[in-house]
Amino acid sequence: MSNRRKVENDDSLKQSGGSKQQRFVYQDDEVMEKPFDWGQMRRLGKYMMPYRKQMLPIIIITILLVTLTKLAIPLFITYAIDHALMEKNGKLLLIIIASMAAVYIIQCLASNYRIRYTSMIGQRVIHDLRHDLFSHIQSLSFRFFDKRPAGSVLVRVTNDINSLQDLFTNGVVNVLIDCIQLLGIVIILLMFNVKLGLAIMITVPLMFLVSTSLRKKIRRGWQDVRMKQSRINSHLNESIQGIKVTQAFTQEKENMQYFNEMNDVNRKSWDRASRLNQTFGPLIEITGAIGYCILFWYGATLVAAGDISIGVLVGFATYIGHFWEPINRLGQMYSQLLIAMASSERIFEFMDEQPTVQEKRKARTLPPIQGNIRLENIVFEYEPNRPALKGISLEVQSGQSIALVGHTGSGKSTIINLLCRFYDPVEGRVMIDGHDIRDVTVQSLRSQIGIVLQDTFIFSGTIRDNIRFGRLDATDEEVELAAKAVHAHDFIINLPNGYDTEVQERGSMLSMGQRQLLSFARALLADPRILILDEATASIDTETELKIQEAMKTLLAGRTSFIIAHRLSTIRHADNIVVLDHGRIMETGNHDELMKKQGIYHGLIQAQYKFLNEAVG
Ligand SMILES: Nc1ncnc2c1ncn2[C@@H]1O[C@H](COP(=O)(O)OP(=O)(O)OP(=O)(O)O)[C@@H](O)[C@H]1O
Repeated sequence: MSNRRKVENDDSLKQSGGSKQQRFVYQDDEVMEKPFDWGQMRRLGKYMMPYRKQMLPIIIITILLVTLTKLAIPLFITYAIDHALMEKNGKLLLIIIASMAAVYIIQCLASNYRIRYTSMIGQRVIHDLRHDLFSHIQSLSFRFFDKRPAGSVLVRVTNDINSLQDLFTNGVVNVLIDCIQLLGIVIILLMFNVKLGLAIMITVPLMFLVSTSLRKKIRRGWQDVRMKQSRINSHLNESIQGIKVTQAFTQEKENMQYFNEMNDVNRKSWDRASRLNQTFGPLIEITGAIGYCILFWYGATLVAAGDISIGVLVGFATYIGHFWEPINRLGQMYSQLLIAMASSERIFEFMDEQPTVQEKRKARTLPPIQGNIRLENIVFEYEPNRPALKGISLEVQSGQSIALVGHTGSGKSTIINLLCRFYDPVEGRVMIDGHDIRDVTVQSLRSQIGIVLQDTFIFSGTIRDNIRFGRLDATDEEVELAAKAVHAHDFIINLPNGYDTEVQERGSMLSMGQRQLLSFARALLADPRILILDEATASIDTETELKIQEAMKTLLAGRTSFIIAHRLSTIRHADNIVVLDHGRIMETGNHDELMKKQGIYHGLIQAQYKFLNEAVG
């Protein structure tokens, strides 16, 4: 923790800030904007295509109505002054006022529909994009998740998609409206009077300069704030997840100090951005005021010379009021667009990621299996030139129970990963009932394999939902039968709402043992031909373990099973014990055969008894 010192210096944070995960999230968030990219815009635009026939005509009509009515109002004013007021024509004035009211009503209705339909399209586009991203992420292989911490994946599905939301719900349409409005105003002003029109437009480059240069600084300022906030969030996330370790090692003070430093940096960054922001309004107003000064000074001269009427002068003044607004908004929109570019690039980067475990185009459905497994000379590496398995060959008959034993890091879980095709071997192949598992669909393979992991994942929902995860069409009776078979029923009915008790996120209200019992019930319900128990009994107390052993007999009966257990007592009855070391099979045989051999397995058993005796003694 002491290396987390200089928070003020961003680079030091990049180099030393906390865990790998934190560092990754920071880097991921740091690219806040990207140059405009047509290719990316086209890709985003494709998401609007499905709605073009349904909604685009309404949007185009309402856009035209809104802009035309906006442009028409000052024309009415000009006409009213020059003709109704100057000529003291009360009837004409009334007609003009009534027409203006009608135009306002049309504008109001059109605007209402425009907003409703654009936000509807926007929401649908975002919905589809989020759907595609999530479904793609779900299809990606373990290798993808090995490289990316959950936090960074989460940021893309939430923050990056959200930052596109404004672009789709308002941005694109506002740009259109602003461009048409600007063009319309320029044409009308020039038609009124070319000289006065051009004189006023002298201020446009000035306004544009102020708007873009200052906006750039402001944008950077707020980006900095977001970056600092993202770091705080990252740190908070890590701190809350690791709160037990922090408290156990009494590191709260250190942690607080680090948090305070980050918090201060964030406040200073906010102050800077906010100060810049406050200068924007007055500067724009000054530039606008220069435009008005030119208008009234030069306009008055033209009125005096009889070149324009008073009505035209007032009309000019009204149009100028509408002139700065779209220029200003276009500048704002541009910043939004650059941020959206960065977000869409990150989203498409994930979408372009191909699963490393690919299904063949003509992959067959694996028929209901017997459970005969053959591993043929398997070589596998997670990272290049660091083999985790170095030529594993193994034959397993249907219904046999196989125990995988060996020191930590010897390759036990890796064998399971390959069996379920979470990864593909670099060399060799995995055969189930004579089918190479790369030739069959992933779904038909995995649906016939059940897994119980030590760190059982409990989803939010009820206990019943969690067991039913094994087979979604199981009846309530089947869920309860499965729970009874693995001795989970007793603890479940003692929960406040029995099977309908809501488990909190990741089942934090349940003990480790209870979570494992649930996952046993889940696996039993799925009724797979091949069952994998990865250190499944490590965190169950001895009494529960005895019950579980009994239930396991039912669970394993007639199935091919792989058991990884560090507690060697639990695998004593396995048909075949496979002893691994550094990615190689060193010994195979049943308990008695391996004990007689007095090799590695014998050594492991001796070591475990010695450890237990010393612990008891
Ligand atoms: N996702 C991964 N990325 C890179 N290397 C990995 C990954 N998973 C495992 N390894 C490495 O592969 C080797 C075998 O790991 P494996 O998880 O199969 O061991 P294990 O026998 O199951 O260990 P344990 O009993 O501790 O669970 C180890 O050296 C490990 O560091």
